[in-house]
Amino acid sequence: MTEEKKFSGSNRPARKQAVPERKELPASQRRHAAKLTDGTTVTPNNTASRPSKPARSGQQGQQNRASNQNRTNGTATGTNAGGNRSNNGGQNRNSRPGGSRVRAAEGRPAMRETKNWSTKPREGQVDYSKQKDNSLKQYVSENEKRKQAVAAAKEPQKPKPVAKPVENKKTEPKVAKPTTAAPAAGAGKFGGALASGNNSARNNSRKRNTAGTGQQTPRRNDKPRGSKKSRRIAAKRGPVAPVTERKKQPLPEILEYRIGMNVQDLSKLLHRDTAEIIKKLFLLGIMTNQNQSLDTDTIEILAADYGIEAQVKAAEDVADIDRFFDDENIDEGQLVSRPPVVTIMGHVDHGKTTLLDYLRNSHVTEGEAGGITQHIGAYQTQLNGKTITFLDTPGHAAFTEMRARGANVTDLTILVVAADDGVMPQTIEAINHAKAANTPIIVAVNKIDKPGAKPDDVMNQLMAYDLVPEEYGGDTIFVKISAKFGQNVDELLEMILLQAEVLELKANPDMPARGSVVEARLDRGRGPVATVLVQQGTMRVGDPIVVGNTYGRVRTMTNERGVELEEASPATPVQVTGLNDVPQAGDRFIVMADEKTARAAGEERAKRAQEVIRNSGAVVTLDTLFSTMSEKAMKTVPVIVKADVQGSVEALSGSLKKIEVDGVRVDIIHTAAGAINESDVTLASASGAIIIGFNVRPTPLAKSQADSEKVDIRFYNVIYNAIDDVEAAMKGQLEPVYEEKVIGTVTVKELFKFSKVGIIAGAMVEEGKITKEAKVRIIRDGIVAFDGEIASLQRGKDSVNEVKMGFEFGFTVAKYNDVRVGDVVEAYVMAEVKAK
Ligand SMILES: Nc1nc2c(ncn2[C@@H]2O[C@H](COP(=O)(O)OP(=O)(O)OP(=O)(O)O)[C@@H](O)[C@H]2O)c(=O)[nH]1
Repeated sequence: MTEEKKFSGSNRPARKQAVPERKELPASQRRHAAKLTDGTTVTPNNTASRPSKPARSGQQGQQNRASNQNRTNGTATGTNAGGNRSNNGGQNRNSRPGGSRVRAAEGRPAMRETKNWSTKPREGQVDYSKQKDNSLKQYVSENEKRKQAVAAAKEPQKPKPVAKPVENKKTEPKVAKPTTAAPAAGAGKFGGALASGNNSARNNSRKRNTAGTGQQTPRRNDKPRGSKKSRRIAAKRGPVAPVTERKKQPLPEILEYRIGMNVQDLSKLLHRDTAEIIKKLFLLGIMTNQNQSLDTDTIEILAADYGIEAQVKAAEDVADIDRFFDDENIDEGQLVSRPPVVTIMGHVDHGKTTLLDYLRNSHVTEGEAGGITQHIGAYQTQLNGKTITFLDTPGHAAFTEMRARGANVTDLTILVVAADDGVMPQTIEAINHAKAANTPIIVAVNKIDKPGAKPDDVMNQLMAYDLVPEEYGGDTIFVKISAKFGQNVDELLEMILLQAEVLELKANPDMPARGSVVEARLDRGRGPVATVLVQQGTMRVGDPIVVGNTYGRVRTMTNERGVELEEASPATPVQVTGLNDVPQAGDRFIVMADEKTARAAGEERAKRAQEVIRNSGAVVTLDTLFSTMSEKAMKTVPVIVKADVQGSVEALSGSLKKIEVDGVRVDIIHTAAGAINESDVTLASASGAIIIGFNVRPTPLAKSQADSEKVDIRFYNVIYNAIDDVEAAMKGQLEPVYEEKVIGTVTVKELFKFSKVGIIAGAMVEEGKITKEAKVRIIRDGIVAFDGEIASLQRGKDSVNEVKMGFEFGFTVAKYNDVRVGDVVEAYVMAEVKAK
């Protein structure tokens, strides 16, 4: 009877099964061999490498059968020699009196006999019980061969063929199989780690006995180190390349650093290892790591130690694109003449659109005459080979709106006045807007073809507004035209070109383009579309640009006739696509070196624009007039006067003009009788003016515009009160009131507990700054958890008065000990403002 037993854990009989390698036969086999020499015949048909049931001779079978019968009969046969398969010298280990035998008789399976495996021949072993008496000799030689086979199998490159055992032919493949006889190092669940020498004896024996031979492979001390796998990898890798020594570069003459740099940053500037710098600082008594921001003193001490000079490098504000518009950025040697940019303004129905249409359709660029004109907000006309750029945004409101955003793109203003209607309120507004923008005016007296036209009256009226015709001794150009019929329009264009020559309009086409947005919209198919006017440089398709608070890459450029352009030179208006968002009219644009910088600048500008909206209040008001005057060194205070009647307008304007405080005077930029309208608010917003309304109120639209643009409108019904307030504001004598001003935002990163001082919050200034005098509002999950004062502010161990953006610091809050990690702390001060 055979039974397969499953073993696990401690009952695994692996060690018992493994027959240790010996120089001589085990005692039992020696005894068995001795017995065989006494004449026991062995049937040489031991065919299976590990027979499930060894074949027995007839005598043995009989003996076993007799033995079994004895057991079932419950007879204890103490001397049952030969009845036992093991033939262990006549002694039956299982033949104990009573006990097990009795239980077997009661129906329990006779396991003990078949479980007598300890001396059963194993797979690959020779069953000596079936061999002749020369088996001992054979055993020894066979064992020798087996060893050789195992040794040969261990040779990884060339497994040598193993000599076959003399008799046991069917056992030889198992013995000689290199894969089973010698398990490859590195194989198995633990990647060969168990065979590395640190594992237990049990694991070793199991590892080395997987061929089922019952024979352990010999331990060899000359075995190569490491697993087979690791040796193979090492062999593949080849010799390790020698480490190239770092070239030692000379120190810079001047260390140009930025505040807040760390050791790593400095190591790049100094061409020295971070370890060297850290060590140097350590020897100077400054403990730091490579990522810690260093203060100015530390950097300067370090530079001095290296024997070089240290200079703070001004941080470049990538978002500040306005600086590129400064004249100093333009190379004067590269300047060439450029076309003038003209805006047409005037009173309603005086003929602005008619003039623009006439110009657009009559004086177009050669070769484009057949094209379909599109409204893109600007276009160019030609006269005698010279180009004039017209901004197709009639109306002073649009003009001033652009100016309010910083785009002073207009070189010349054409003031259209209908000869049959004369000077009207919006004519005056237009004059004031043009004057505020400091652009020269050419007057086009229109509709001279009309029967009731009185162009000379118009000239006389305009003299009251400082527009004196040349024939009257002034310097203002007047052209009498008929826009409807094109009469004298060429003369008007000639005058424009003449005036442009006087103005010496020049630009550098050999630089990255910059300019302003004329108009912009969102097109369903093409995304954001903007008409931009190139003011300097040349813009090309593919250029990365920052436009207002957005950015992008110029995908296409078209002119007003839909012609695709590859490049646009100064004073050329083009419609561009490829922006990420819709900019606003008047926004400035600039071509950047790469898209990454453009993106960074655009995103930063958008962020700042949000902040400006949040903290808006930068517009001049009577409250902030005094501080604005001192900040900006203002020489004039711009004011717009609106009153119920013209007499009040003049009385109030006259009185305000007389106020003078420390060399600063009131500048009345616009006056009119009537309600305060949107145009007034737009002009005030663009010019930073205050509107004074005497017995008037704003229109609802003007009021909401004033609210959104934070334009200060003051209402009076007593002239003297208005004069007193303006004077007091200019002197800074308005009663002070206090308003909260957020100066910085901080995030709590860590808490440090100290027995003496309690909890110190470790934090980082995310925006602005925090000062010791500031008040703090602790915001947790959007809710104000505490509002109080700073008790201590420190950087490292030093107490400080102020910590700026990007720096870490510690702080405690007076009368509050529950600051938590993740809390947002708003630092604010109560700033003084003047009373209204
Ligand atoms: N007879 C004559 N009529 C003209 C002339 N110019 C314009 N008009 C007419 O005046 C009217 C108003 O002209 P627009 O060009 O619309 O005037 P506008 O200044 O653009 O008016 P708004 O867009 O409302 O501000 C139209 O009917 C024109 O045909 C001209 O030179 N002669």
